[in-house]
Amino acid sequence: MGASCAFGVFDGVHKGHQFLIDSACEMARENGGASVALTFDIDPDEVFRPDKLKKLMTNEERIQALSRTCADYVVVLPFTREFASQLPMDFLATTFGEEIIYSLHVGNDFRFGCKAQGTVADLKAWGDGLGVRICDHDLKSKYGSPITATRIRGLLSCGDCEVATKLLGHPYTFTGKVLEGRHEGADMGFATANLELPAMRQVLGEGVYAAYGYVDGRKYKVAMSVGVAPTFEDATATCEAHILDFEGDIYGDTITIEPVHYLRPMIKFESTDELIATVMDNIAWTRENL
Ligand SMILES: Cc1cc2nc3c(=O)[nH]c(=O)nc-3n(C[C@H](O)[C@H](O)[C@H](O)COP(=O)(O)O)c2cc1C
Ligand SMILES: Nc1ncnc2c1ncn2[C@@H]1O[C@H](COP(=O)(O)OP(=O)(O)OP(=O)(O)O)[C@@H](O)[C@H]1O
Repeated sequence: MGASCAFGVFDGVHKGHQFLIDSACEMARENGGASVALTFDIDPDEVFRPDKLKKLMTNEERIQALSRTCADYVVVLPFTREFASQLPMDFLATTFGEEIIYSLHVGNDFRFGCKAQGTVADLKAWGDGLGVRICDHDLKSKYGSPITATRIRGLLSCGDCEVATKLLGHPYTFTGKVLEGRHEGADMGFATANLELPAMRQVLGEGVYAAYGYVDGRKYKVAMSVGVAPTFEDATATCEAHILDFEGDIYGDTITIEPVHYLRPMIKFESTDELIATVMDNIAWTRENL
């Protein structure tokens, strides 16, 4: 029996993606075939619009998250400019070859092939010829509009971690390497881990947040700033995390941050004392409320 496949990029593996993959799994269960999450090794926008691209997950995180869904298999297609420039029917022939699948599940906005010319109507014409069921699903919505990765990125850029988490169906996290900072924080009474994040992963809007941090498999409360500190001309770090009740040398280590709540915008303080008092308040809020 042919497989039932859900097809897409799936950045974030959000609730809409989960619904689509669940639909493929349900059909596979009904007909006794396998279920497949079919995706690309990279985000097509990494090839076509790398400058503007922001991503909810790295490609490795995305494939790992897909492997935790109900799908029996995650099939990862290598995405190249050459592959993408094929006319829609050639794109499908290259993707599926001689493999006759049972069903293909996509959202009704799905586009594919050269300049995204291929539509659900093209998919249906292809499916009719081969006896493949094309299941084009209405996009799953929440709070009045469709759940999309673009919408979730927009929410995070405004600091709305709570609604983003609801649409994702799991917490939003990012992982970065700890770099040496200016060593000012410890003197001010709050040591910070300065995180290096590639531009593509800087989705979260500038501001101060209460968060959780995962260091060496342990979970801590974190008060963190996102954006270069405007008070100090020599500051360069784009994300600084004060890990509560943590002491230790973690330079060079990789830590994962789960932002939970936006506290305030970044401020250019007139004095260091004012900065310290405000940051201490943010740390106290995090301690009491997380
Ligand atoms: C919770 C928190 C809030 C912060 N808020 C601000 C801010 O509003 N304005 C600012 O200029 N820097 C802010 N910072 C950044 C600090 O100025 C910075 O961590 C400190 O100068 C130490 O920098 P260093 O790690 O490079 O030594 C904040 C840092 C934390 C942890
Ligand atoms: N809310 C949704 N409900 C059902 N299917 C969806 C939903 N959002 C996306 N899909 C489908 O999931 C697959 C993967 O889509 P894609 O990776 O483009 O997600 P997206 O969230 O729309 O991303 P972006 O906002 O970056 O375009 C496609 O078949 C798409 O049509």
